[in-house]
Amino acid sequence: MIAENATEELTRLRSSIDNIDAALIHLLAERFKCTQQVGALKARTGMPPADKSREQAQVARLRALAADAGLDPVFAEKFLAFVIAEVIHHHERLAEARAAD
Ligand SMILES: O=C(O)C(=O)C[C@]1(C(=O)O)C=C[C@@H](O)C=C1
Repeated sequence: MIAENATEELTRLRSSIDNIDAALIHLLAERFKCTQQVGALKARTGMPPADKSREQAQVARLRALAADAGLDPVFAEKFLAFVIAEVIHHHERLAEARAAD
C-alpha cells in the first residue's frame, strides 16, 4: 500500500508541474507572437526565413544558460531547434503568401 503522505506529496508536486507547464505554454505563445512579427517583416522586406548565424549564437547562449541552470545543454539545443524549425515553417508560409499576392 502506498503511504498517504506519498500520495499527498505526488499531488503537490503535480500541482507545481501543472503551473510550470502553463507558464511554458504562455511563454511559447508570446515567443510565437513575436516571431510572427519577425516573419511578416522578413516577408515584407525580402529577407530569407532562416538566419543560421543568429541560430548559432542562440545555441551557444542557450547551451551556456542551460549548463548554469543545471539543465542538459543537449536537451536545450534540441528544444531550441524544434521551436526554430516551426518558426521557419511559419516564416516560409508568410513569404509564400506574400509572393502569391
Ligand atoms: O531572429 C530571426 O531572424 C528569426 O527569424 C527568429 C528565429 C527564432 O525563432 O529565434 C527563427 C529563425 C531564424 O533562423 C533565427 C531565429
